[in-house]
Amino acid sequence: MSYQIKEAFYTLQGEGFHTGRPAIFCRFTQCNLWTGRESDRAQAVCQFCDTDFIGTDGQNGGRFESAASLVEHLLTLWPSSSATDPFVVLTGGEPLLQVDQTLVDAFHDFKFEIALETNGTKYPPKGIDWVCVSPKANAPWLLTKGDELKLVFPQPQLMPDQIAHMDQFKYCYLQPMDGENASSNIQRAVTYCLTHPQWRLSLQTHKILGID
Ligand SMILES: C[S@@+](CC[C@H](N)C(=O)[O-])C[C@H]1O[C@@H](n2cnc3c(N)ncnc32)[C@H](O)[C@@H]1O
Ligand SMILES: Nc1nc2[nH]cc(C(=O)O)c2c(=O)[nH]1
Ligand code: SF4
Ligand SMILES: [Mg+2]
Repeated sequence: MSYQIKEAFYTLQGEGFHTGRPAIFCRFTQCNLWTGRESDRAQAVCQFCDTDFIGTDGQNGGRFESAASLVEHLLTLWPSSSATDPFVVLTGGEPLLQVDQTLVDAFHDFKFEIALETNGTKYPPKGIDWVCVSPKANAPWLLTKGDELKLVFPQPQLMPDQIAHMDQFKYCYLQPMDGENASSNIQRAVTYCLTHPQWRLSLQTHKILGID
């Protein structure tokens, strides 16, 4: 199995439970809910995506012929002086189109702690250390348990009061949808969390900071 990576970079996790934690981001190409082409956005199942995941041409991107070669490549992005084991966030695109058991095991062989960002339409291999599910309206939601539920808000066809599986996650976040109504979406999310305290606010802090 080879792996196609759009880009990889070392930054702070900007969202959700691990906000502020240094991490290597590994962005896989391709998604099952959008082609990634702007001309297809209006027809996509997921229409609000903020990410370019086409091709392997981004920083530290490429095609890796083995799990070990990808893991060794990512390890070069972790500070060599670090006393802590490396932390990687697998994202995309939809990482579960490519992440397999061989890759998870290779990360663990190199002492990585693995976090996953997924749309919840596919089941992950065993052993991922932190699973964040961000379900999408009109897409089949199969992965209904995990460490973190991160609902982009508002999605009129998938509002927080319609979510049935909240008790299967350790933490539940509302993440305001970025785009043309970003500031009103933030205000609405704040109000929703204050009136429904089982939900917490996740801001995309890397955008505020102007970092990757
Ligand atoms: C680009 S996605 C990649 C991982 C996976 N495909 C997913 O959707 O969870 C990473 C995270 O960004 C969120 N996201 C994408 N577009 C967004 C937007 N316009 N505003 C807020 N969050 C967004 C997704 O819901 C997901 O939590
Ligand atoms: N800093 C930073 N944090 C993130 N958390 C989730 C991201 C993603 O695109 O999956 C992301 C990202 O692209 N950058
Ligand atoms: S599922 Fe994730 S990667 Fe795919 S289009 Fe939606 S936000 Fe983007
Ligand atoms: Mg992002």
